[in-house]
Order: sequence, then structure tokens, then C-alpha cells
Amino acid sequence: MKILRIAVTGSAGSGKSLVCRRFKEIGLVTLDCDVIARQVVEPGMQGFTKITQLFGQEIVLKDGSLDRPRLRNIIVNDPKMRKKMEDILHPQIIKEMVAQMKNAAYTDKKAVAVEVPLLFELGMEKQFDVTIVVTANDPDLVKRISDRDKVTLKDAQKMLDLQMPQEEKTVKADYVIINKGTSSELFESVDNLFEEIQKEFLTT
Ligand SMILES: CC(C)(COP(=O)(O)OP(=O)(O)OC[C@H]1O[C@@H](n2cnc3c(N)ncnc32)[C@H](O)[C@@H]1O)[C@@H](O)C(=O)NCCC(=O)NCCS
Ligand SMILES: Nc1ncnc2c1ncn2[C@@H]1O[C@H](COP(=O)(O)OP(=O)(O)OP(=O)(O)O)[C@@H](O)[C@H]1O
Repeated sequence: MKILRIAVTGSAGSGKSLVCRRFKEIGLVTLDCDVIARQVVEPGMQGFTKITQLFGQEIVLKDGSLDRPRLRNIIVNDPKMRKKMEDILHPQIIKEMVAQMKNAAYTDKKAVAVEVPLLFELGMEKQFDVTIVVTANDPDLVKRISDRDKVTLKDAQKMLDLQMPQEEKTVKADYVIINKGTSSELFESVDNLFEEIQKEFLTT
């Protein structure tokens, strides 16, 4: 029932999802707080009700789901509304993440890797046995967010500015994965790091 709990953090666009994809390929359970953040605002969920009470019906699309690009725009441009939104969502995301990690302990896997973008910002590191930060060049982060999420470079930078600087996260984390090469090089770094973690934490 004991499972090693690994947090994977890093700035937006740093490569956390790719790192977790590799962890899944090599046999770990993987969870993702961005996915959980979506689950807690699905129509019918408490998060959905509270967010629509806060922003009004104009935040709901015709298909009944939340207008995420609009919420994103609010998040990066309106600090007061962002704080109100985070006060609703963060406790729910944390509660659900802890519940999903408990479920992971019932599998036969030896470790669970959880993608947690705001690990240190929210003081969530105490929920984990090991913390990993993924880092990349700052200009690459901006470009990747802009390409992936179809937002301007300026808005990509604004999202990054909401997060703890990479240097600070690097100091706080147990391990650092530098994502400055190809994705195959990144996967190789993940494999090597997991070998090291196994030796340190999973040998009896
Ligand atoms: C604003 C929302 C609707 C935008 O959705 P969208 O689908 O466009 O983006 P997505 O959810 O994939 O987020 C992209 C990245 O933005 C960053 N991010 C999201 N919310 C925040 C935030 N409140 N503060 C800092 N960075 C954030 C994360 O690095 C995330 O990986 C969404 O990000 C959201 O609901 N945010 C609030 C919940 C939250 O804080 N999530 C972070 C994980 S705990
Ligand atoms: N080494 C790399 N080579 C090429 N593309 C990469 C590399 N690392 C990441 N990417 C691409 O950059 C984008 C961001 O990576 P990814 O989604 O893994 O970041 P993330 O840290 O999970 O970001 P977020 O917190 O915003 O969800 C993706 O489209 C991914 O495919």
C-alpha cells in the first residue's frame, strides 16, 4: 500500500507533461493537476457552480462548459478576480489530488508521478516524498506556451509572470531535469533520474 509520491513541477511550457508521459511509459502511475483543475469545473460540479456565481452566465459557452480562453484572459489581466477564482479552485484541486494519490496507492505500482504546476506556490510539497523541477530556457517557455495554447507571446509571458521564477523552484526541488535539448534527450534524463530515485528510495 506504500507508494512513492513524486511531484513534477516547473514553469508553464517547461515539459512536465512530456516528463510524466515518460514516467507512465516506464510503469509509474501518473496524475495531472491541470486535468484535475478541469474535472472540478465540469458542469454539475461545485467548482462550476461557484465559478459561474462569481463571473455570471457570460462565462458559460453554448455547450454548457466554461469559456476557458475567457477565464484565462481574466486570470492574466485581473489580479483581484484571479485571487477570487483561485480561492474557489485551489482547495478543491488539492483535495481531489490527495484523493487520487490515495487511490494510486491501491495499485501494484511502486511510484506515482503527479504533475503539479503550482507545487511550491501553494506549499503542496509536503504531500510528496520526492520533488522534481523541470526547467527550460525562458524564451523557449514563452514560445511553447504561445504555440500550444494559441495565445500571443505577451499573454504567454503574463501567465509565466504569475508563477515562481525557475531559479527559485530549482533551489527548492530535490532534483532538477533540464529540458534544453530534444524530447529523446529529455526521456533519457527521466530514465536516468528514475534509476537514481529507485536506488535512493525504492531499494529494500
Ligand atoms: C485559467 C484556465 C481556465 C485556463 O485554461 P487553459 O485550458 O487555457 O489552460 P491550462 O489549464 O492548460 O493551463 C495552462 C498552464 O497555465 C498555468 N496556470 C493555470 N492557472 C494558473 C494560475 N492560477 N496561476 C499560475 N499559473 C497558472 C499552469 O502552468 C498550466 O499548466 C485554467 O488554467 C484554470 O482553471 N486555472 C485555475 C486553476 C489553477 O490554478 N490551475 C493550475 C494547476 S493547480
Ligand atoms: N524538448 C522538447 N522538444 C520539443 N518540444 C518540446 C520539448 N519539451 C516540450 N516541448 C513542447 O512544448 C510544449 C510544452 O510542453 P509540456 O506541455 O510538456 O509543458 P508543461 O510543463 O506540461 O506545460 P504546462 O504547465 O503549461 O501544462 C508541448 O507542446 C511540448 O510538446
